[in-house]
Amino acid sequence: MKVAIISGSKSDENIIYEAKKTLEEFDIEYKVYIASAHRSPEYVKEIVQKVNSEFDCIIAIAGLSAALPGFVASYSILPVVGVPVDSEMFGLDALLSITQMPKGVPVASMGIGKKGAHNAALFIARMFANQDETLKQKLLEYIKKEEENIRKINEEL
Ligand SMILES: Nc1c(C(=O)O)ncn1[C@@H]1O[C@H](COP(=O)(O)O)[C@@H](O)[C@H]1O
Repeated sequence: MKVAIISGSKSDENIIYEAKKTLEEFDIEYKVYIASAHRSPEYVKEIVQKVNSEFDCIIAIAGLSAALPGFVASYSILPVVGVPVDSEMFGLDALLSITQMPKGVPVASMGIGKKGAHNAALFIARMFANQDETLKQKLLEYIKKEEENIRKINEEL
């Protein structure tokens, strides 16, 4: 299973890093592309057309007026998971741009920033876990560890 990460700018790099790091934790293959629906629409189209035949899903990261995830979804039938980048508007601008897609062009919208990027990778792991036993075991292990951490906190109180 392969994930394409497409981000609106190199300045989103700390959010891109979080998605990459989590995908790596789950041994999920990925490739990163930087391209903007606003600034380089033709280039985004070229990238998505290539991605469509080589990847299984897309993480689209964008801040401000985040057209990119929706624009990517309009050229693809792969599942697109959008991650809003935080801004002077706390990322609400991007969150609403990504969430409020018109009917017929779905984009799964995660929360804002690094946590959203982490969850985007986890969401993809969940989507494909039933088709990949190794991935499924890693996911179950991750969930078990989360619970163990919470129990440990209480034991130490
Ligand atoms: N939202 C978009 C799009 C797009 O949607 O096409 N292109 C760039 N951006 C976002 O603009 C912010 C500032 O970008 P710059 O730092 O390059 O000015 C970034 O968060 C990027 O994702």
